[in-house]
Amino acid sequence: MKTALTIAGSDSSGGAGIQADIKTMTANGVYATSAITALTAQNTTGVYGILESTPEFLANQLDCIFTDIFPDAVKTGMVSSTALIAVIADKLRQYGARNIVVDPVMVATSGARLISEEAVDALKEKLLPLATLLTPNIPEAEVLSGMTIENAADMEKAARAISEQYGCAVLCKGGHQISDADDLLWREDAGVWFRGRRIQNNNTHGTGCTLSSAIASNLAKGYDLDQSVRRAKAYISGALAAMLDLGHGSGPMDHMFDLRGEFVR
Ligand SMILES: Nc1ncnc2c1ncn2[C@@H]1O[C@H](COP(=O)(O)OP(=O)(O)OP(=O)(O)O)[C@@H](O)[C@H]1O
Ligand SMILES: Cc1ncc(CO)c(N)n1
Repeated sequence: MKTALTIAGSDSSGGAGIQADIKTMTANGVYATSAITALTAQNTTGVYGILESTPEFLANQLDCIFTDIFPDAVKTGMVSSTALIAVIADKLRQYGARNIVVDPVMVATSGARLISEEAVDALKEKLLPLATLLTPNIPEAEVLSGMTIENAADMEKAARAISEQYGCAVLCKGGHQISDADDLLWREDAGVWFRGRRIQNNNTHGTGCTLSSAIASNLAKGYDLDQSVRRAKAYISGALAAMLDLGHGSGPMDHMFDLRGEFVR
Protein backbone atom coordinates (compact mmCIF):
# COMPACT_ATOMS: atom_id res chain seq x y z
CA MET A 1 0.00 0.00 0.00
CA LYS A 2 1.28 3.47 -0.83
CA THR A 3 1.75 5.90 2.05
CA ALA A 4 1.28 9.63 2.59
CA LEU A 5 2.30 11.88 5.46
CA THR A 6 0.43 14.96 6.62
CA ILE A 7 2.31 17.61 8.60
CA ALA A 8 -0.46 19.87 9.88
CA GLY A 9 -2.59 21.09 12.77
CA SER A 10 -5.40 19.21 14.49
CA ASP A 11 -8.98 20.51 14.06
CA SER A 12 -11.10 19.37 17.01
CA SER A 13 -14.24 19.60 14.84
CA GLY A 14 -12.77 17.06 12.43
CA GLY A 15 -13.45 18.86 9.14
CA ALA A 16 -10.08 20.47 8.41
CA GLY A 17 -6.42 19.97 9.34
CA ILE A 18 -5.03 16.57 10.30
CA GLN A 19 -8.47 14.99 10.57
CA ALA A 20 -9.50 16.04 7.05
CA ASP A 21 -6.13 14.90 5.73
CA ILE A 22 -6.28 11.42 7.27
CA LYS A 23 -9.88 10.88 6.11
CA THR A 24 -9.01 12.09 2.61
CA MET A 25 -5.89 9.95 2.31
CA THR A 26 -7.79 6.90 3.58
CA ALA A 27 -10.69 7.51 1.18
CA ASN A 28 -8.17 7.90 -1.65
CA GLY A 29 -6.63 4.51 -0.95
CA VAL A 30 -3.31 5.34 0.70
CA TYR A 31 -2.06 4.72 4.24
CA ALA A 32 -1.94 8.00 6.21
CA THR A 33 0.66 8.96 8.79
CA SER A 34 0.70 12.32 10.62
CA ALA A 35 3.00 14.76 12.39
CA ILE A 36 0.97 17.30 14.37
CA THR A 37 2.24 20.90 14.40
CA ALA A 38 -0.45 22.29 16.71
CA LEU A 39 -3.71 21.49 18.44
CA THR A 40 -6.57 23.85 17.69
CA ALA A 41 -9.74 24.20 19.77
CA GLN A 42 -11.97 24.77 16.78
CA ASN A 43 -15.42 24.13 15.43
CA THR A 44 -17.47 25.15 12.42
CA THR A 45 -17.94 28.66 13.83
CA GLY A 46 -14.30 29.56 14.55
CA VAL A 47 -10.92 28.86 16.12
CA TYR A 48 -10.98 29.36 19.91
CA GLY A 49 -7.47 28.31 20.91
CA ILE A 50 -4.11 27.12 19.56
CA LEU A 51 -1.50 25.04 21.37
CA GLU A 52 1.67 24.56 19.32
CA SER A 53 3.89 21.50 19.39
CA THR A 54 7.44 22.26 20.48
CA PRO A 55 9.97 22.15 17.61
CA GLU A 56 11.72 19.23 19.35
CA PHE A 57 8.54 17.18 19.61
CA LEU A 58 7.66 17.85 15.96
CA ALA A 59 11.17 16.69 15.00
CA ASN A 60 10.65 13.57 17.12
CA GLN A 61 7.38 12.76 15.28
CA LEU A 62 9.03 13.29 11.88
CA ASP A 63 12.03 11.10 12.77
CA CYS A 64 9.66 8.32 13.87
CA ILE A 65 7.75 8.42 10.60
CA PHE A 66 10.61 8.84 8.13
CA THR A 67 12.73 6.07 9.68
CA ASP A 68 9.86 3.60 9.71
CA ILE A 69 6.99 4.16 7.26
CA PHE A 70 8.64 6.28 4.57
CA PRO A 71 5.99 8.40 2.80
CA ASP A 72 5.46 8.22 -0.96
CA ALA A 73 4.10 11.78 -0.72
CA VAL A 74 3.97 14.53 1.91
CA LYS A 75 1.43 17.28 2.47
CA THR A 76 2.02 20.27 4.74
CA GLY A 77 -0.80 22.42 6.12
CA MET A 78 -0.89 24.65 9.21
CA VAL A 79 2.70 25.50 10.20
CA SER A 80 2.29 28.36 12.60
CA SER A 81 5.78 29.45 13.66
CA THR A 82 9.26 30.10 12.29
CA ALA A 83 10.83 27.41 14.51
CA LEU A 84 8.37 24.72 13.37
CA ILE A 85 8.92 25.61 9.72
CA ALA A 86 12.70 25.33 10.19
CA VAL A 87 12.29 21.82 11.67
CA ILE A 88 10.02 20.68 8.83
CA ALA A 89 12.37 22.00 6.14
CA ASP A 90 15.39 20.37 7.82
CA LYS A 91 13.68 16.99 8.14
CA LEU A 92 12.27 17.00 4.59
CA ARG A 93 15.80 17.66 3.31
CA GLN A 94 17.50 15.21 5.68
CA TYR A 95 15.27 12.31 4.60
CA GLY A 96 15.02 13.25 0.92
CA ALA A 97 11.22 13.52 0.99
CA ARG A 98 9.54 13.49 -2.42
CA ASN A 99 6.18 14.57 -3.86
CA ILE A 100 5.80 17.46 -1.42
CA VAL A 101 2.49 19.35 -1.61
CA VAL A 102 2.59 22.58 0.40
CA ASP A 103 -0.77 24.14 1.25
CA PRO A 104 0.35 27.62 2.42
CA VAL A 105 -2.37 27.85 5.09
CA MET A 106 -2.63 31.40 6.42
CA VAL A 107 -6.24 32.10 7.42
CA ALA A 108 -9.04 29.60 8.29
CA THR A 109 -12.36 29.67 6.39
CA SER A 110 -13.80 31.24 9.54
CA GLY A 111 -11.28 34.13 9.35
CA ALA A 112 -8.82 33.12 12.13
CA ARG A 113 -5.09 33.59 11.49
CA LEU A 114 -3.23 30.26 11.56
CA ILE A 115 0.33 31.51 10.94
CA SER A 116 2.22 34.35 12.62
CA GLU A 117 3.26 37.37 10.50
CA GLU A 118 6.97 36.60 10.77
CA ALA A 119 6.47 32.92 9.98
CA VAL A 120 5.26 33.87 6.48
CA ASP A 121 8.85 34.92 5.71
CA ALA A 122 10.18 31.57 6.97
CA LEU A 123 7.56 29.77 4.88
CA LYS A 124 8.77 31.62 1.77
CA GLU A 125 12.44 31.18 2.51
CA LYS A 126 12.60 27.60 3.82
CA LEU A 127 9.54 25.54 2.89
CA LEU A 128 8.29 26.79 -0.48
CA PRO A 129 11.59 26.03 -2.30
CA LEU A 130 11.17 22.35 -1.28
CA ALA A 131 7.66 22.04 -2.71
CA THR A 132 6.70 19.95 -5.72
CA LEU A 133 3.35 21.75 -5.75
CA LEU A 134 2.02 24.80 -3.91
CA THR A 135 -1.75 25.21 -3.50
CA PRO A 136 -2.58 28.83 -2.58
CA ASN A 137 -6.11 30.22 -2.60
CA ILE A 138 -6.53 33.77 -3.95
CA PRO A 139 -5.58 35.69 -0.77
CA GLU A 140 -2.56 33.43 -0.25
CA ALA A 141 -1.50 33.83 -3.88
CA GLU A 142 -1.73 37.62 -3.39
CA VAL A 143 0.58 37.45 -0.35
CA LEU A 144 3.06 35.16 -2.13
CA SER A 145 3.15 37.10 -5.43
CA GLY A 146 2.71 40.63 -4.04
CA MET A 147 0.04 41.15 -6.74
CA THR A 148 -3.66 41.97 -6.54
CA ILE A 149 -5.81 39.25 -8.12
CA GLU A 150 -9.13 40.32 -9.58
CA ASN A 151 -9.76 37.98 -12.49
CA ALA A 152 -8.62 34.81 -14.24
CA ALA A 153 -5.79 36.59 -16.10
CA ASP A 154 -4.45 37.87 -12.77
CA MET A 155 -4.55 34.30 -11.42
CA GLU A 156 -2.37 33.18 -14.34
CA LYS A 157 0.12 36.02 -13.80
CA ALA A 158 0.38 35.38 -10.06
CA ALA A 159 0.68 31.60 -10.42
CA ARG A 160 3.43 32.01 -12.99
CA ALA A 161 5.33 34.52 -10.81
CA ILE A 162 5.11 32.24 -7.75
CA SER A 163 6.15 29.21 -9.80
CA GLU A 164 9.21 31.02 -11.17
CA GLN A 165 10.17 32.40 -7.77
CA TYR A 166 10.06 29.08 -5.91
CA GLY A 167 10.82 26.64 -8.72
CA CYS A 168 7.70 24.53 -8.22
CA ALA A 169 4.28 23.94 -9.76
CA VAL A 170 1.48 26.18 -8.46
CA LEU A 171 -2.24 25.42 -8.25
CA CYS A 172 -4.07 28.71 -7.73
CA LYS A 173 -7.55 27.89 -6.39
CA GLY A 174 -10.37 30.05 -7.69
CA GLY A 175 -12.63 28.60 -5.02
CA HIS A 176 -15.86 30.51 -4.73
CA GLN A 177 -14.18 33.87 -5.10
CA ILE A 178 -13.37 34.43 -8.77
CA SER A 179 -13.86 31.55 -11.14
CA ASP A 180 -16.43 29.50 -9.27
CA ALA A 181 -14.72 26.15 -8.85
CA ASP A 182 -12.05 26.69 -11.52
CA ASP A 183 -8.41 26.27 -10.48
CA LEU A 184 -5.30 27.11 -12.49
CA LEU A 185 -2.28 24.80 -12.49
CA TRP A 186 0.98 26.45 -13.59
CA ARG A 187 3.77 23.97 -14.32
CA GLU A 188 6.67 23.69 -16.75
CA ASP A 189 6.15 27.19 -18.20
CA ALA A 190 2.49 26.66 -19.07
CA GLY A 191 -0.87 26.93 -17.38
CA VAL A 192 -3.83 24.57 -17.53
CA TRP A 193 -7.29 25.24 -16.14
CA PHE A 194 -9.16 22.61 -14.17
CA ARG A 195 -12.83 23.50 -14.42
CA GLY A 196 -15.04 22.34 -11.59
CA ARG A 197 -18.82 22.29 -11.43
CA ARG A 198 -19.80 24.72 -8.70
CA ILE A 199 -21.83 22.97 -6.01
CA GLN A 200 -24.33 25.06 -4.05
CA ASN A 201 -23.09 24.09 -0.62
CA ASN A 202 -22.05 26.56 2.08
CA ASN A 203 -20.44 23.79 4.12
CA THR A 204 -16.89 24.27 2.85
CA HIS A 205 -14.88 23.90 6.08
CA GLY A 206 -11.56 22.26 5.19
CA THR A 207 -11.83 22.31 1.38
CA GLY A 208 -8.21 23.49 1.03
CA CYS A 209 -6.84 20.77 3.34
CA THR A 210 -8.91 18.14 1.59
CA LEU A 211 -7.83 19.14 -1.91
CA SER A 212 -4.10 19.19 -1.08
CA SER A 213 -4.33 15.80 0.67
CA ALA A 214 -6.22 14.27 -2.25
CA ILE A 215 -3.52 15.54 -4.64
CA ALA A 216 -0.75 14.14 -2.38
CA SER A 217 -2.56 10.78 -2.21
CA ASN A 218 -2.72 10.55 -6.00
CA LEU A 219 0.94 11.55 -6.38
CA ALA A 220 1.76 8.78 -3.87
CA LYS A 221 -0.11 6.32 -6.08
CA GLY A 222 2.05 7.33 -9.05
CA TYR A 223 -0.30 9.60 -11.00
CA ASP A 224 1.33 12.64 -12.59
CA LEU A 225 0.55 16.18 -11.48
CA ASP A 226 -2.25 16.85 -14.00
CA GLN A 227 -3.92 13.52 -13.32
CA SER A 228 -3.57 14.00 -9.56
CA VAL A 229 -5.23 17.43 -9.67
CA ARG A 230 -8.04 16.12 -11.90
CA ARG A 231 -8.71 13.17 -9.60
CA ALA A 232 -8.52 15.36 -6.48
CA LYS A 233 -11.08 17.78 -7.94
CA ALA A 234 -13.42 14.90 -8.73
CA TYR A 235 -13.04 13.66 -5.14
CA ILE A 236 -13.75 17.06 -3.55
CA SER A 237 -16.75 17.58 -5.84
CA GLY A 238 -18.17 14.27 -4.62
CA ALA A 239 -17.51 15.16 -0.98
CA LEU A 240 -19.27 18.54 -1.41
CA ALA A 241 -22.15 17.10 -3.45
CA ALA A 242 -22.95 14.63 -0.64
CA MET A 243 -24.42 17.68 1.18
CA LEU A 244 -23.47 16.76 4.74
CA ASP A 245 -24.83 19.44 7.08
CA LEU A 246 -23.28 19.48 10.55
CA GLY A 247 -22.62 22.25 13.08
CA HIS A 248 -23.74 25.86 13.37
CA GLY A 249 -21.27 27.44 10.95
CA SER A 250 -19.58 26.45 7.69
CA GLY A 251 -19.67 22.69 8.21
CA PRO A 252 -17.43 19.85 7.07
CA MET A 253 -17.77 17.79 3.89
CA ASP A 254 -18.56 14.09 3.71
CA HIS A 255 -15.07 12.70 3.18
CA MET A 256 -16.42 9.14 3.16
CA PHE A 257 -19.14 9.70 0.54
CA ASP A 258 -17.66 6.95 -1.59
CA LEU A 259 -17.38 4.32 1.15
CA ARG A 260 -21.04 3.91 2.05
CA GLY A 261 -21.23 0.52 0.40
CA GLU A 262 -23.32 -2.49 1.38
CA PHE A 263 -20.93 -3.54 4.17
CA VAL A 264 -21.24 -0.24 6.02
CA ARG A 265 -25.04 -0.37 5.86
N1 LIG B 1 -18.83 25.33 -3.96
C1 LIG B 1 -17.85 24.63 -4.55
N2 LIG B 1 -18.14 23.72 -5.51
C2 LIG B 1 -17.17 22.99 -6.09
N3 LIG B 1 -15.87 23.08 -5.77
C3 LIG B 1 -15.51 23.97 -4.82
C4 LIG B 1 -16.47 24.79 -4.16
N4 LIG B 1 -15.81 25.58 -3.25
C5 LIG B 1 -14.50 25.26 -3.36
N5 LIG B 1 -14.31 24.31 -4.32
C6 LIG B 1 -13.05 23.70 -4.71
O1 LIG B 1 -12.42 23.24 -3.51
C7 LIG B 1 -11.01 23.33 -3.63
C8 LIG B 1 -10.46 24.16 -2.48
O2 LIG B 1 -10.62 25.52 -2.81
P1 LIG B 1 -10.80 26.71 -1.80
O3 LIG B 1 -10.62 27.97 -2.59
O4 LIG B 1 -12.08 26.55 -1.08
O5 LIG B 1 -9.58 26.45 -0.85
P2 LIG B 1 -9.16 27.22 0.44
O6 LIG B 1 -9.69 28.62 0.43
O7 LIG B 1 -7.69 27.03 0.62
O8 LIG B 1 -9.90 26.37 1.56
P3 LIG B 1 -9.88 26.60 3.16
O9 LIG B 1 -11.01 27.54 3.40
O10 LIG B 1 -10.12 25.23 3.70
O11 LIG B 1 -8.53 27.18 3.53
C9 LIG B 1 -10.75 23.96 -5.01
O12 LIG B 1 -10.51 22.94 -5.95
C10 LIG B 1 -12.06 24.67 -5.32
O13 LIG B 1 -12.24 24.85 -6.70
C1 LIG C 1 -5.93 22.94 11.87
C2 LIG C 1 -6.41 23.65 10.66
N1 LIG C 1 -5.65 23.65 9.54
C3 LIG C 1 -6.07 24.29 8.42
C4 LIG C 1 -7.28 24.97 8.41
C5 LIG C 1 -7.69 25.71 7.14
O1 LIG C 1 -8.93 25.42 6.73
C6 LIG C 1 -8.06 24.95 9.60
N2 LIG C 1 -9.26 25.59 9.67
N3 LIG C 1 -7.60 24.29 10.70
